[in-house]
Amino acid sequence: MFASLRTSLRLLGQQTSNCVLKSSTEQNRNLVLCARAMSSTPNTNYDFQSLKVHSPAEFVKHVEMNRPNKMNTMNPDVWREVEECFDKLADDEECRVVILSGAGKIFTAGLDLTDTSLLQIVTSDEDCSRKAFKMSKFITKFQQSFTAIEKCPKPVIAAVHSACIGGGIDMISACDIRYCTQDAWFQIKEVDVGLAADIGTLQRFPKIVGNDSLARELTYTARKFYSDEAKSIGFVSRILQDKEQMMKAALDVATCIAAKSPVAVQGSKINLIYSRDHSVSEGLDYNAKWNSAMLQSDDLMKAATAFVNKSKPVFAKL
Ligand SMILES: CC/C=C\C=C\CC(=O)SCCNC(=O)CCNC(=O)[C@H](O)C(C)(C)COP(=O)(O)OP(=O)(O)OC[C@H]1O[C@@H](n2cnc3c(N)ncnc32)[C@H](O)[C@@H]1OP(=O)(O)O
Repeated sequence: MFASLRTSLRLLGQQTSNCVLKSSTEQNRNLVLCARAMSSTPNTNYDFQSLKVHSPAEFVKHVEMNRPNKMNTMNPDVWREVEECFDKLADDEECRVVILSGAGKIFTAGLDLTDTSLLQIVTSDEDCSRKAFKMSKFITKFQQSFTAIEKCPKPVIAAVHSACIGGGIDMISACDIRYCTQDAWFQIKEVDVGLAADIGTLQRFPKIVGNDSLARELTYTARKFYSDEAKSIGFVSRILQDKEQMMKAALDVATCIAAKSPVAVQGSKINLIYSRDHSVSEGLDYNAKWNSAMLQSDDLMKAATAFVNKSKPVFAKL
């Protein structure tokens, strides 16, 4: 099998020197360079009030919710910064994978119940339809925050310790991979504060756990569920003994992903999300169109050559 792969690569190499492939890959590279030059330089200043962004390894970014004295609760400033941060990460060629965690005692207590911005709209003197318009805009803005996590083509690994409540479930449901500590617990708490969850839990959580009955039970009762149950229903994929071990495990998997072809990894995320939201035949069609361009990437040749040569491929920034 390896011999035939070597032969194929040699043939491809010959074609390359005959300028058949070379011209198309060069054209693609030029198009990418041209598009980059035309777009504004990505803003990679990660200076936020409620988030800390670290760079623990090459191509790995770590976003840490950083309101430990407020239990990493979420207010309009947090939502705005999360959206801005993930939009920047999406454009940052130094980032291929993201770890998301919370500083302090717990991952997050969800909505900041002391924040009055919602209340101000509800209690204003305007008529109900005007209030509803404002409220709809307000909620949509919050939704965009976690949708930015999903839209970021770089895989996002949520690392959850202790409590993950309400908006925390919305947030990590938009992530790609979820790890937690043995002491972690989760709660779709919204019904207990008199609202139907509206920032993505009802849309994403049931699809992750693939158990409609349980998703409804957890939503209607606001019952806490603990790490073992979260793993048994597929909400998290690994349980680590403590936060230190979890962060190490998250960094290990992040480093592994960061060494792969960014074209392949990011294309996989985009196609997985598309396929989640479409029929199998629509997903296959989208995948074929996607790869008809992306299979022309240099990364394919580099990965195959490295496999044959038993070497480690190094991929260009994306
Ligand atoms: C448009 C709508 C968009 C989004 C909607 C999202 C919906 C949700 O997120 S619903 C969930 C809301 N969150 C909660 O209901 C959590 C409530 N808190 C708790 O259950 C507990 O406090 C705890 C997080 C489990 C921690 O318990 P414990 O360790 O025993 O500490 P406490 O003494 O209870 O709390 C310490 C301190 O933190 C304050 N606090 C806790 N949670 C919140 C919160 N969500 N918002 C604001 N403040 C919170 C608590 O009041 C204490 O403050 P002190 O000043 O020290 O009294």
